Amino acid sequence: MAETFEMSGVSVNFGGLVALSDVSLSVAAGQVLGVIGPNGAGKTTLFNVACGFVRPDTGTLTWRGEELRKLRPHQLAGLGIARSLQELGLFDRMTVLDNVLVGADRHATTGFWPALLGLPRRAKDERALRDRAMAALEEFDIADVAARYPASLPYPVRKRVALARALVGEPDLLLLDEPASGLSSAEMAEIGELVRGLTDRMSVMLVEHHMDLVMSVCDDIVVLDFGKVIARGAPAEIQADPAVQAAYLGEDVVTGADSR
Ligand SMILES: Nc1ncnc2c1ncn2[C@@H]1O[C@H](COP(=O)(O)OP(=O)(O)OP(=O)(O)O)[C@@H](O)[C@H]1O
Repeated sequence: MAETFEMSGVSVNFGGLVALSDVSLSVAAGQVLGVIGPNGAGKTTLFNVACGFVRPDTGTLTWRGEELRKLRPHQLAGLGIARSLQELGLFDRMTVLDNVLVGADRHATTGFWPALLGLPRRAKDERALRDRAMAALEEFDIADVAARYPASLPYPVRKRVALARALVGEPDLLLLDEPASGLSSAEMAEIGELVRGLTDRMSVMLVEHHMDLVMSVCDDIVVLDFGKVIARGAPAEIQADPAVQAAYLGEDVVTGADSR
């Protein structure tokens, strides 16, 4: 597993506003890279660039040594990249299991659209996919809600469903946008453990507000401020970095205890 995801010299302008300026970072195999920064620093824009939602004005994205030109969100799964968004994007009229099955389709011979339209797949495919989807639900301790509909479940459980859906396609890179938002400290710690447990199988890029989570889960952290990288390093280095402390001056640093 030697894959690396890299952004190099990425800049994004919205009209006259510079949202990202010459940002470079890389996620090594089996690593959790955190991206933090005060409000408006450019975290969401960076995540959107990594997902292909926003096309950078300059700079390149590279995955497994190949440049991703004109990346589009629907290409991610085929590349072995999964994403989990802050808005969970679960289908309310599908059961939890079916929601997760949608994510499993990277490995199906039939494909995403036929599955979504309810067209038949080969029985063997269907069984293997269901097994994998159930295994993902079990890994996240939510197998008991497989037959329920997302809208009937508490938010933290729906978050787990969204994560299970992202993971069931067995990605090599997982892009996570604010996985801790809306969670209590205890739930956040659990998500942190789940994310840590993924590193034997994949790399993770975590864009997150909550310092506690980032500090406890990430191997390496990139700090953005006004669209620029102002620091990068291990959690202890970042915590001790005067430039980071200055960037957060006057900000309410979000910790687990503050959430909810
Ligand atoms: N679609 C857009 N059009 C215009 N400006 C935008 C757009 N998206 C983001 N911005 C601006 O770009 C800058 C970076 O925003 P971004 O949402 O990426 O920061 P962030 O670090 O995610 O902030 P927060 O922590 O508050 O969510 C901000 O000044 C924001 O107002």
